[in-house]
Amino acid sequence: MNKILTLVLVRDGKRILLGMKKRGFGEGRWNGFGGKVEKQETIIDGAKRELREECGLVSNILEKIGLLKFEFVGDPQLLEVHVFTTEQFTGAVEESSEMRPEWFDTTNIPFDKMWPDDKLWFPLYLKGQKFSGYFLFQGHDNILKYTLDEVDDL
Ligand SMILES: CNc1cc(N2CCOCC2)nc(N)n1
Repeated sequence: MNKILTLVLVRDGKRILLGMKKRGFGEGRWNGFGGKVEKQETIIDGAKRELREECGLVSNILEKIGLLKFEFVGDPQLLEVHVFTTEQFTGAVEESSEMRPEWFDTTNIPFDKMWPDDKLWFPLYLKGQKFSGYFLFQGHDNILKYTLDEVDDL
């Protein structure tokens, strides 16, 4: 059974809000906001909760834009990451125990300090294209193979 996770990308015109993960899975990398989905909540509610917990922003309008599946050699647990984006949010950006948020220009995304898959699917996201991908990782730094498709609906 896949582990269901969320990832929320917050946009403000040309800027994107990313968080530096301070501990745990993906520590030391910039990423969108997200994480586990609890048993009693929907995926989108889990995404909204993680967004608020990790950076203080509240959004009621999340658009589903991608589905990413990750397999790690030697680990039977597949990750299924549901990717959302929002341009409508309230609240003030604040650092959390998990994340140190920072605004980046979309022309200057720090891919060298992000998960290696991001440089592959971000261009689709930035041109407003929905996507679905599968990535086979060896460790946390090396993608052995992947498939990535533009899709019309998710
Ligand atoms: C393995 N490559 C990943 C994983 C990932 N996340 C997993 C943990 O939950 C939040 C999203 N996010 C990105 N950009 N790439």
